[in-house]
Amino acid sequence: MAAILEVDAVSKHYLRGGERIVALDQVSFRIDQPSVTAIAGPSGSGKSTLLGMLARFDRPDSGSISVDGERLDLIAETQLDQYRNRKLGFVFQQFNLVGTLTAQENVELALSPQALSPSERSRRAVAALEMVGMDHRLKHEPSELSGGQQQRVAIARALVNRPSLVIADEPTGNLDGKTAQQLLELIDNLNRQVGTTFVIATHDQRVMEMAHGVVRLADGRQVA
Ligand SMILES: Nc1ncnc2c1ncn2[C@@H]1O[C@H](COP(=O)(O)OP(=O)(O)OP(=O)(O)O)[C@@H](O)[C@H]1O
Repeated sequence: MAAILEVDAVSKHYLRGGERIVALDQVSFRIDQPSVTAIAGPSGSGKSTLLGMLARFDRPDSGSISVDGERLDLIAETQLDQYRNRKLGFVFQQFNLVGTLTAQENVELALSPQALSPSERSRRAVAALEMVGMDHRLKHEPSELSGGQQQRVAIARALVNRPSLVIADEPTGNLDGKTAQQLLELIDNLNRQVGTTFVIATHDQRVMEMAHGVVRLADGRQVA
């Protein structure tokens, strides 16, 4: 089976005030589709650096990353928005919804690069919100939703373009234990039923337990 994500000997360092910080050191792994993979490790271990590279917000110093067989370093700057829109969905710890838009409008925003009729746009957004059990709150703004509900809307937004890969950075970080558990059940269902592949950076033991694979980092290095 072809890997949806291949990370091969990726290294990255930062320079800060003359100090050389190794954020990632020869990290390699591959992920098949559909699966859930946790990127685990203490604060500062390199998780966000790795996710940033998957989104091509940043580039490795050495090594390579391929998504769906496509080498990220070979994607032209002018094609990056298209790459992110076509291949990736993003879920953040802080939800990152637009406060002045309704749940449905937030999801529709992710469809805006595509030339769709307003009715098709609406149909797809409502279908994505249905998948996460939020179709009863279409017209609510984020401030009118609970944290768990906001994260569900964020997941609908990440899924609406049917991406190859959903990248989540501490998605349970702002949720209480019970709500976090419900969110993980949702991720598990979406993985099984829709076939979505998730890569989740996390400190949360429950995420590591439900994941099919765990990539553990410490000081930028992979640990067993
Ligand atoms: N832009 C930057 N400039 C300099 N150093 C950086 C930069 N970004 C990250 N670092 C350093 O690289 C290392 C890895 O950071 P990273 O944010 O990837 O860790 P993390 O595992 O995501 O941490 P957390 O769980 O706290 O989010 C840390 O030592 C951090 O201080």
